[in-house]
Amino acid sequence: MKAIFQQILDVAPYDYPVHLSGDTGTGKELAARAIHDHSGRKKGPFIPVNCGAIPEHLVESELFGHVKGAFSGAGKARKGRFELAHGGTLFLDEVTDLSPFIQVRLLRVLENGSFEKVGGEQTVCARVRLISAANRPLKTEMKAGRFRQDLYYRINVVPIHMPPLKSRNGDIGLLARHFLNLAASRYHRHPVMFSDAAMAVMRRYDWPGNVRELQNAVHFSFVRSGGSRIDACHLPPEIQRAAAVAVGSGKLNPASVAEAIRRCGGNKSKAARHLGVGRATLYRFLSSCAEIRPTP
Ligand SMILES: Nc1ncnc2c1ncn2[C@@H]1O[C@H](COP(=O)(O)OP(=O)(O)OP(=O)(O)O)[C@@H](O)[C@H]1O
Repeated sequence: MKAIFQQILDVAPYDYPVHLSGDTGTGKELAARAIHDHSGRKKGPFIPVNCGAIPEHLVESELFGHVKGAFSGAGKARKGRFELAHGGTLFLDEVTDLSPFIQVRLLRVLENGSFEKVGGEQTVCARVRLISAANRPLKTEMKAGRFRQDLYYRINVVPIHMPPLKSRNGDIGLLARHFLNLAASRYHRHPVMFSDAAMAVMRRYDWPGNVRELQNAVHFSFVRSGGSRIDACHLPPEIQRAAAVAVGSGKLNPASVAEAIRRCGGNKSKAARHLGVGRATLYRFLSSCAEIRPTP
């Protein structure tokens, strides 16, 4: 996370277009907002647009606005997102979902800084910093002919890749604790902790939904634990199941593990040695058998 944040700080003061790539939930929108907040435009608007969520026939007027009577239903003139972002930052999320027609219009705006509203003849100027993002790799889309090459080079001036959460294992604990602290302070609870077993399970899990999924899992566990210490059994069942499948060594059973931990005075590293397994294996086992509560 620190490496990404440094890239954000480096690029923020310049007006160059930034393209954020990365899977869903990796924090692309958060990064776009951080770039805006650290830029000279921070007092201006930050306008996010999810290009994939707007019905195709409305994208043009959504981005560029329309004049009164431009099409049926256009009862009054409306500003588009480009105009609304004047003096600030326009964040085009899922930019690869834009149709070829809109790609051409976008290219023209980026070249001239001006455009016409749908149905209008007057040229509108908008001084906007563009940040775009996409889950699908832009280059692949360009090579497949779905994304214009000239537009690719226009928007991909400074690329920043947001890696999947599972590839930055150290961030899992930091983020989980961060979300838990936020939840505890929001609901006026004492600071809450994760047990070692819960943490071990979270570190083993793949997080296909990335940071968003982790955030949801923390909220779920916070609710299930009643705001007290979060153990593996409080984590969402699919995460516990994934960890249990991963253990699968067959060497351990709850009774022998509880006994070993008791004999080792609660020291799990010693208990793991005692059982002849690695510490990580023991933690994985504990996470899948959260009911083990060895008596001292
Ligand atoms: N480093 C981080 N610190 C705190 N919260 C984070 C971090 N990264 C992501 N999040 C949180 O995770 C959630 C998902 O982030 P975001 O919406 O920015 O992802 P995204 O990559 O834009 O997702 P999508 O591609 O699905 O739109 C948000 O609630 C965001 O606040």
